[in-house]
Amino acid sequence: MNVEFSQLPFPVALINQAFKVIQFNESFKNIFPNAEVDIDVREFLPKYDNEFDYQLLMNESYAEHLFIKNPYTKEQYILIGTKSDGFHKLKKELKDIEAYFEEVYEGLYITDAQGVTLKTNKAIERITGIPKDYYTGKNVSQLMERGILKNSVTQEVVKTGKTVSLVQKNHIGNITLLTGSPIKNKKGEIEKVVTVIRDLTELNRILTENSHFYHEKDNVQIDTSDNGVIIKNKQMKTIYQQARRIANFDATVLILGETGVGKDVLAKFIYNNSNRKEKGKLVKVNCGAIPRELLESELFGYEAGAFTGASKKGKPGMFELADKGILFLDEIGELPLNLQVKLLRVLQEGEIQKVGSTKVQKVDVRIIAATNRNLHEMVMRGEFREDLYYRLNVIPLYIPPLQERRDEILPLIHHFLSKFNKKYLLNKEFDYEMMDFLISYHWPGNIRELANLIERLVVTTPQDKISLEHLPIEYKKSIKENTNQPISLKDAVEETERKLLEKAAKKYGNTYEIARALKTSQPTVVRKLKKYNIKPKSNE
Ligand SMILES: Nc1ncnc2c1ncn2[C@@H]1O[C@H](COP(=O)(O)OP(=O)(O)OP(=O)(O)O)[C@@H](O)[C@H]1O
Repeated sequence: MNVEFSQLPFPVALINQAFKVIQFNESFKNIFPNAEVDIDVREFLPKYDNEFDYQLLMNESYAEHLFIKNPYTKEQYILIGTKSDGFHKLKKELKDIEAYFEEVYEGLYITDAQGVTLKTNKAIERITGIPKDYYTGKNVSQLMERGILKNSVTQEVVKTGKTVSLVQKNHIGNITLLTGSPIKNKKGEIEKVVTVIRDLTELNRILTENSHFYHEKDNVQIDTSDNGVIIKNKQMKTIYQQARRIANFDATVLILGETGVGKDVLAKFIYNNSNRKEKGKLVKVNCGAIPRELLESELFGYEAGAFTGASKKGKPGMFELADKGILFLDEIGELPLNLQVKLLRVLQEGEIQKVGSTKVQKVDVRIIAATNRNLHEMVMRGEFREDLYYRLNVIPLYIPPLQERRDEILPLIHHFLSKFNKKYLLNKEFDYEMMDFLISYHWPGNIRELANLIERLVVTTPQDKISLEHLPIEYKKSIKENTNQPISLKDAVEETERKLLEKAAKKYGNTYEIARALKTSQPTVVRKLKKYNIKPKSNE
């Protein structure tokens, strides 16, 4: 050993390219008493990696010595050891993170931007049945060639630069949900892709079994006993918490949201959680479904002999029926202007006047109104009274479309499948491609559409396993769109028709208005709505 080397107050060793120790000093020997010339340095430093010229090496027990490797001569490297206090802490943190990574229940899978697997955890073995080491160093395209993966989330993430989800059946038949996310550097380039793999069948079970605790933990007492309301999404929980808080104030609630998002369900929840439940009924009126001429007498009732054909005894209106309870005015945007004035009066004075009567009558009714239309814009266009709008909009609750709470899709699929299986005494299942479709579809008709499709599939599929081939034509089109396959003229026409009807059904409350807007006859509208399974409010 050179003089300079032996005198250095920290551990130093010289090695050659074959990892053999050439020289070392006292200090090195103190740390590694077994050190000998010609010994393979990897016996002491198992983390040794010859790929880089400059690197940190740790000794076997992750002890406090870090070794830095530098080129010394052309064929030799020098290893310089350093003691680090901070390293102890770092080492522990690293170990904690590693342990977490290893033990977490979901499968974790990290690749570089080229798709080469860098790291996986223990759960991968449970989910895929393949030892985790098998994956390391392999490219996802290799795994696809070998049939271990069907589609690659990683490749899709690299291609799109976005988080991507995918359901697939893996080679041992487990149905898994894969969610891949890009990890980008400061320049915005993808450096790694992290994929979380969940076993869907298992997840379904956990979600259903735990749904009760889920609510309790968050302090939302959601009465799911009678109608099986599924609330999993964070935003939805906040809405329901808010609804629960205001359930006993008599202020008017305005529930906003697209068709089929669960406005009725929320109105029922408010009623069920209010004291009014003990004293009065929840009465629902769909303002868009009742012909305009009849709406006034439906709402306010009529006196005996008020008009030709009226019952001799007269008839109580919905306000009277809801006395001491709650009147739920659905599709409030469809309320004609003359009735808007009357409603305003009830809200202000708490009084109603029956059709054909001169007397006013006190009622104690709380109003919950709902609409899928933009009332504010209607006010601007003069179609809705501004004073009534402000009177209704005391507590607005907005329910986001299913598209914006995709985490509820899976529990809802599970919920409806078991609900309709029970209802029809069947035992249907979805195969994984069907599951993939249901999870990734955009659901313009929201929860109602999801429920309707599942019911239809359960009832009409002869086999126990429901697969993509059983999908109604209008849905098949959406799959074709995704795979860029050509479609027939007939399919294209039907698709356009369906889209137009869907739009119109959202905008107009009844089939007469839809027919007028689409310049066709009302029977045609009824027939087509049936064909595409689009339900106008009046059919519910
Ligand atoms: N959170 C939920 N869990 C389970 N089922 C739900 C949930 N929300 C809605 N549904 C179901 O979805 C369907 C549509 O819901 P709902 O009638 O409340 O929607 P809506 O917004 O009132 O629709 P519209 O605007 O057409 O009146 C119903 O069958 C309802 O039971």
